[in-house]
Amino acid sequence: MEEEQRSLLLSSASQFPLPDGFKPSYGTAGFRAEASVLRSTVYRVGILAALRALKTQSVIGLMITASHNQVSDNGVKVADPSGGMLTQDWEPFADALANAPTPDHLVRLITEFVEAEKIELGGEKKKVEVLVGRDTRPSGLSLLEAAKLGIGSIIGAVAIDVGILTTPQLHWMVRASNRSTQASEFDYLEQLSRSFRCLMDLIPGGAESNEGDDKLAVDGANGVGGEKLLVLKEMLNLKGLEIEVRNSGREGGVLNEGVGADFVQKEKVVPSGFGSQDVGIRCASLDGDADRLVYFTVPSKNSSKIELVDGDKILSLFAVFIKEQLSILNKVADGNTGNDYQCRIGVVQTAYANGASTDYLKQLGLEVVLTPTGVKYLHEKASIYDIGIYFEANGHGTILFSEPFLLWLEAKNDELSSVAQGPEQRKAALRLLAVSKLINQAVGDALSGILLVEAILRHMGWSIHKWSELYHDLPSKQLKVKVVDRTAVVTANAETEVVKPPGIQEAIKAEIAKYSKGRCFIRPSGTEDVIRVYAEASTRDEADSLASSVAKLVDKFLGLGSS
Ligand SMILES: CC(=O)N[C@H]1[C@@H](OP(=O)(O)O)O[C@H](CO)[C@@H](O)[C@@H]1O
Ligand SMILES: [Mg+2]
Repeated sequence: MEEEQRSLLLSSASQFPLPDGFKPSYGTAGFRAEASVLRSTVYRVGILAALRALKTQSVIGLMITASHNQVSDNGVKVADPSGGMLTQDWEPFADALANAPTPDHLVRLITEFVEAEKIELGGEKKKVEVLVGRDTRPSGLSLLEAAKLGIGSIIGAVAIDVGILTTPQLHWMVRASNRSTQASEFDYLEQLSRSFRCLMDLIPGGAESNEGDDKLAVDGANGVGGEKLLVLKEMLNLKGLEIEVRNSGREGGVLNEGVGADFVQKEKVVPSGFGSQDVGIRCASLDGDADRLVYFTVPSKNSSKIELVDGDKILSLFAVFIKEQLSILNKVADGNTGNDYQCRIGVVQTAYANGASTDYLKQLGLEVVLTPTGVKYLHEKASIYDIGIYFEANGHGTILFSEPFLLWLEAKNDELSSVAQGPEQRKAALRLLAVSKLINQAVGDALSGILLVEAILRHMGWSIHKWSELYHDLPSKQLKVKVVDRTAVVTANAETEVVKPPGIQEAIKAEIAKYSKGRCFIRPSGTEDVIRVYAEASTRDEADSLASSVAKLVDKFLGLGSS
């Protein structure tokens, strides 16, 4: 390493000492912790992002957010050139950097890594860029400065502050930048509104809604998503769809406190700002950085309970629509060649997917695979298909289209435009092309998700109730247990079984056997210091009781009392 580079790193690193006793780890979705201890981590992730940009000679993203966590937390994650999550190969380096005890250690680590990865430092090449985005957390500004210093301490890299954005907007911008397409926030909003309008224009019989079904009330979690949705709504300027944004953060509510997709999905009660006035209305909830989306309805004036329409159901709605379009496209009409591309569709879920959804998707004839929790795993799996649809039950997901399939679809669309016989097929091709532009193929995105759900419901002529009736969720329950060391739990088979500590899996199995349709698993959270317990059974009481007996087992084997 050149002396100039070395001294730049040493002097900037000395401003960001690692707090005593803090052991950051790049978990399910980057580093997360109480914001006050994160400056050194964010500075070091800045360095990592700059090295990644140099290595790939591409634009990289750095997002400062703690998503659905409380407002006093914050976090940081990196978007790779494709717009997806940081390659998993680099996660151990991220951990090592974040935990380096002194500036000297840090510089030594960087020197070794740069050599091993053959990264050219300080070359004469064009400068590489790291786009830095942040959510609305007050701590974001000071962490932004730390990120900029980290990026700026690698010669040849520059930080571009892209301001307050949703996480998916930043990922989208990184992806677009590297594909040399228009990549500003305005371009993102334009692309979403254009492709949404295109889908609405292709609705058989027009985009008329059922009487009284044109209103959607959205809970913005008092975060960045509500504000952006308000902008998007202005651009859409649609008749027949009235989007009302609540908890946009303008009303003074606290981020993620009693609001947001995580709260709604886990607690299954109305978020604040919603209640008896919403009976019968279609409602949706975003999380704090707007990469998750769930829908819900308020069934009764007298209770705060909601009817949840979760990520599994959003996935099912998307799958039904896409299947329908593909089958229209595959119909061989007189005068044209019919299908000449075997499109492989795959559906990707995690163990948290409701068992009823998995059964439903399989009944549709779809290939369903499970991966461990975390978008990085689902996304990777979905990308092997021509159309890969993935969702976590909590509402994070998207649809990926392969390049060869999109090229075929474009060609098919051109071919069909020149023959008189294929108007329905052409419309199906146009719809699929519009979906591929509306949906954020970099990462799950609540804003584009809302628009796609709304367009499909309108296309099908379905109310939210009709959609919700696709299948009935099995009652489920999630609990968290604090333990001495969550890393003591090691799982296998997409987290459905525990292999360590010994004995606990057998004990869990014995509990499951006591319930009809019982299913239960535990795993260490990658974002919180807890073990999560998930249980499913044929009645609510049974699901609750299975979850609580397994939580007791966790406590017995690993809990604070067992140390
Ligand atoms: C059960 C659950 O909802 N887990 C969430 C949560 O991860 P954990 O590793 O379970 O803490 O946060 C992740 C990031 O947002 C999300 O991908 C994941 O689905
Ligand atoms: Mg999120």
